[in-house]
Amino acid sequence: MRRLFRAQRKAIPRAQRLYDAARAACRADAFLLRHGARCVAVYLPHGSELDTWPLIGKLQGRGITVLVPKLTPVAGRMNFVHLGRTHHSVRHAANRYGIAEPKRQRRISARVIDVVLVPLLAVDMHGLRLGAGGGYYDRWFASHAAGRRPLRVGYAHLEQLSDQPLPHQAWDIRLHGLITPAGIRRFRNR
Ligand SMILES: Nc1nc2c(c(=O)[nH]1)N(C=O)[C@@H](CNc1ccc(C(=O)N[C@@H](CCC(=O)O)C(=O)O)cc1)CN2
Ligand SMILES: Nc1ncnc2c1ncn2[C@@H]1O[C@H](COP(=O)(O)OP(=O)(O)OP(=O)(O)O)[C@@H](O)[C@H]1O
Repeated sequence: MRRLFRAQRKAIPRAQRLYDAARAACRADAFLLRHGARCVAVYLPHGSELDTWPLIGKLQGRGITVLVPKLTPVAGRMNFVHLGRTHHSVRHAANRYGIAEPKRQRRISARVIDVVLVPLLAVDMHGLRLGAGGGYYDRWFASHAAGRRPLRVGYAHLEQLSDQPLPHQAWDIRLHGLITPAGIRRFRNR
């Protein structure tokens, strides 16, 4: 199942990826502005994920604090740390998956994070998500999420929205919404 969704995401042509990243950045920026978000966790793109750099530029330009995941030595665990004002001001190194992360940054308390933009392979209409498979986001939300804070919003190409319900596990944490280049979708509560 992961392989199928990964192949589907990988098949998106390069020109569309650039266009999608720019359009999704506008959607997300408008949403975050409306939401009054001051501190936002994003991811640094890996493989064929929707590129977050256009959005990061917009947010930093507005003075929003931008955080990114950093794996901890504990298996399956991550924290969020400051990305840095420009990507030159903070040293980065690739983690075990080849994803860039700031080298020496302190973890940020979950309480100050307004919105977490979540990477995903696929998501269904209930907000159930298929991720990279490490369980990092599920674990982080299980220990840090309380109600609607921080808000959990998927960030993905429209092609990643599955019209079939995805299989889900007891530990899966549902997303509150999804931002794609096509717009913003809010998932209903069960
Ligand atoms: N950009 C980005 N950053 C992220 C995530 C993500 O999904 N995207 N994560 C979200 O959790 C965390 C890292 N988790 C990851 C888990 C697995 C793989 C991955 O590529 N796995 C390989 C198989 C590795 C294995 O042998 O287990 C693969 O699926 O091909 C990547 C990231 C934190 N940072
Ligand atoms: N809250 C949790 N507590 C304990 N184990 C968990 C928890 N969440 C996930 N796991 C474990 O993590 C593994 C991967 O979970 P899953 O396949 O749902 O990851 P994912 O959501 O696709 O990945 P990611 O969040 O890294 O993108 C599972 O085998 C599961 O046992």
